Amino acid sequence: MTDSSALPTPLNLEGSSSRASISPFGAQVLEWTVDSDTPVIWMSPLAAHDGVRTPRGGVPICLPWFGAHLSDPEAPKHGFARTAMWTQISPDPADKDIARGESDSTYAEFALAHSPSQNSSQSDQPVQPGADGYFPFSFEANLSIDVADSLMMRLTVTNTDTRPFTFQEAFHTYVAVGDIKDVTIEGLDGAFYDDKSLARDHSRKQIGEVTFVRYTDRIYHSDANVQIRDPRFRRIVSIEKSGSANTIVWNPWSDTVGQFDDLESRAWQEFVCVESGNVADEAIELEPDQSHTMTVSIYVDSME
Ligand SMILES: O=P(O)(O)OC[C@H]1O[C@H](O)[C@H](O)[C@@H](O)[C@@H]1O
Repeated sequence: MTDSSALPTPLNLEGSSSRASISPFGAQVLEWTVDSDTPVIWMSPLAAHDGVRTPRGGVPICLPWFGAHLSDPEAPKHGFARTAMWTQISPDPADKDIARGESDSTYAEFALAHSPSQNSSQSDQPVQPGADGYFPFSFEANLSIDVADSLMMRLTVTNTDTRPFTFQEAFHTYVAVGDIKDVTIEGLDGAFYDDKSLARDHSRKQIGEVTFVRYTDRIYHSDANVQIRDPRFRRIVSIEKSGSANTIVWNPWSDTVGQFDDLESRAWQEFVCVESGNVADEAIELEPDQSHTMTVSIYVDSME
């Protein structure tokens, strides 16, 4: 187990009307709070900050696959990027001052380079266990974050291998809500989705807004922006995105919350995961030297 005291301190960014905190471990946004002290991004009080597990909350990055690995049940769920140490590019860790972007925004950049071992990079070799073997292709990932009155996250993945590969990705965003039973999500009307809460995957069509009455785990095939309406907190959280063909919606509800030892028994009422990504059949194929960028901006407005 990694000694948590050896973990680099999270980077704090102060925008014009919001503040964020980002950890190099997984390049994970741990906090984003606008104006008031009610966080927009939720973090579990039981989250592990031990440099081993992904802290339960914030914005973990799922990469280079989402959910279970396609062929290896031993591989870590949601890929290895969320438990890898990323390199802080900007602001320069040697500089004491936080780098300031245009206007009042504050900017940070992290990078992750993945190179498989000699053996596993040979296409005629069997895939070996371990991160190299789970994904035997070289790639570079770059995350940039801009904090102003919105939280902007941009993830670029570049194929640095000599062969094409296919990958999946998601910003696994935990949105804090007043009470999940009152929350609705707009923007997905008419979209088809795979219902992962059922024993066998079922394809369904969303009619109207998304509401919550039970355990929910859905992959929407939709590149549309979404709005999370939260009457209890009297706010609308908008997620605007590009380069993302899916929105994943997850809430464990009381039925499954007990499966997570880093969630309090009532925690399911306080968050909804609204994740932007490219997963399942919408996985991205990259030729050598080719890049793909997914951008997500999150805004908060008061409800009338
Ligand atoms: O516990 P984790 O590995 O972080 O996954 C938490 C959740 O992530 C996504 O939303 C998936 O769609 C869910 O099936 C999964 O339960």
